[in-house]
Amino acid sequence: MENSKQKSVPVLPWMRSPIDVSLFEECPLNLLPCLDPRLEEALLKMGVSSLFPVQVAVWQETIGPGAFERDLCINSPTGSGKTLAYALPIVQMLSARTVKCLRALVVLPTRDLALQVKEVFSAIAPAVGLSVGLAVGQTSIADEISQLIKRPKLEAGICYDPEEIRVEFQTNVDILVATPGRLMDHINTTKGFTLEHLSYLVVDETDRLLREAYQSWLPTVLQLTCSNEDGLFPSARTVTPTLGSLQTIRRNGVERGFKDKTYPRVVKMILSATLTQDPSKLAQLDLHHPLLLTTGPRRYQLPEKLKSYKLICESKLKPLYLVALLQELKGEKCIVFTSSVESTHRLSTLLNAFGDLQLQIKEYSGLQRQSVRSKTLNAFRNGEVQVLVSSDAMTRGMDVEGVMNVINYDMPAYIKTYIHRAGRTARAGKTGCCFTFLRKHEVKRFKKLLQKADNNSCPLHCLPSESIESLRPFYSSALGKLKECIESEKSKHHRTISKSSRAGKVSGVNNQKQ
Ligand SMILES: Nc1ncnc2c1ncn2[C@@H]1O[C@H](COP(=O)(O)OP(=O)(O)OP(=O)(O)O)[C@@H](O)[C@H]1O
Repeated sequence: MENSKQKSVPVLPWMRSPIDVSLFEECPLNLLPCLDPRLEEALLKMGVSSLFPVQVAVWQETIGPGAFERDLCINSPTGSGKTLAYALPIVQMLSARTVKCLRALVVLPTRDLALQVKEVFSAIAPAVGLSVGLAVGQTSIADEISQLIKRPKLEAGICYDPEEIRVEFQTNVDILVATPGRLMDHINTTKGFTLEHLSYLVVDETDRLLREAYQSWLPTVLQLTCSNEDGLFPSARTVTPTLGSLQTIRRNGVERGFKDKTYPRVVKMILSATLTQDPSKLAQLDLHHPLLLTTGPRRYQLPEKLKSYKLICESKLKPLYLVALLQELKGEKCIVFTSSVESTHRLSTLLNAFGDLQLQIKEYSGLQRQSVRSKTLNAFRNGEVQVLVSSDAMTRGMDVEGVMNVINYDMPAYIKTYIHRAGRTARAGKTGCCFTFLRKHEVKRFKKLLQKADNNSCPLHCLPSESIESLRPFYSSALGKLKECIESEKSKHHRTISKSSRAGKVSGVNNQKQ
């Protein structure tokens, strides 16, 4: 039944006639029409010599005649190169700009993802004189402001009459990559930060971003980029320019197809490997004449070279099987996904208590501080850590080179979760494996889940019983160590809580005395 539901036709008419990205071929850079030679050079430096199919399809819709006439909705598998698919045309289009101001905004759900996307823009934008900013709360807001906003230099020694000079704050970046929270901080409090001149809005990992309101960031952005004319007569406008004499006047369209739409409009690009088809969610984006680009006839698609396997074992034996599997994988980069931050912590503690596995195993979850997470991620990227035990914080978008295997220690409840987890491997046309641990009663449900992504092949992966048996003695001692460790963490936690509540009482008493 779920399968037939899957094949059902999307409610929105424009979603029923998409451009099929699978019909496009990779295109060498020298054959790509209109590509700025400076960008070609920058791409070659990045190791990109041809564009992937989704990038060619988007290029075709965005460069040349009819460029960006429609908003683009891109549903393309994990690792297929969606970031460059939007970054390249935006940078090429902005390369002709003469005045620096914020023209492209890219919103992502997490700081790590935003950093990753900023890297892609930073690799190509400077080649055509564009600068890229980041607003994610990685540094203090003051530092971020100094990077994003340029204050005019006043000459030393000259006495300026404060009544006379109008301090013009200017945006110092052409492209901004942001998380919604920090974006809202700048919108609400940063002097000179304006979306007035915005031409491109990218909402990456759209379905994830639409799930959470984050201080109404989306309505706010749309509001700030809609018509700013007071009425039918533009001369009646009283908008104060924030960029010297440069003004962007947005009017309400009156022509057919543009009625009540702002012109010049902000072009929107929304992307995901699991793009929502829910009309009410998509309506929030106020898309203009949207065009869907999708890969193949299926709504969900796994990477072409991904191999899926299942391992069946009882719950209590899972750690043993996992260790045996990790040993079999001989230090290849792996991400082990669990269903919660608590089990991520427990599992990584248990694995580290297993004696010398000749593997560096680290935890990566939303329970940790950002600085700890970033350090772990760097160590994983550069190969110092081979196994990352992760909660779903890692599932979306993260691109770590050389991840050969993904292990679902807990079966994902939804196909979207499977897609995003499995998609950390087999990226950019490379091979990769996804192993899923199942209990017997989960096998049928898992099969149905995979069918939603048109995957009917998930063979059983068997581990030699000798390797399981040889690990048993280490397992019981590791369980003992885990118990000790969890208890010591609990008592440490209690001590911290009672210390801070005592401190609270003392300061309360002091306050009363005062
Ligand atoms: N044209 C290209 N040639 C070579 N490598 C590329 C090209 N385009 C992208 N890549 C590489 O492919 C990998 C995946 O790209 P990207 O992260 O953009 O995928 P994605 O489709 O956004 O995946 P996800 O849905 O998981 O976010 C990256 O390592 C990127 O550097």
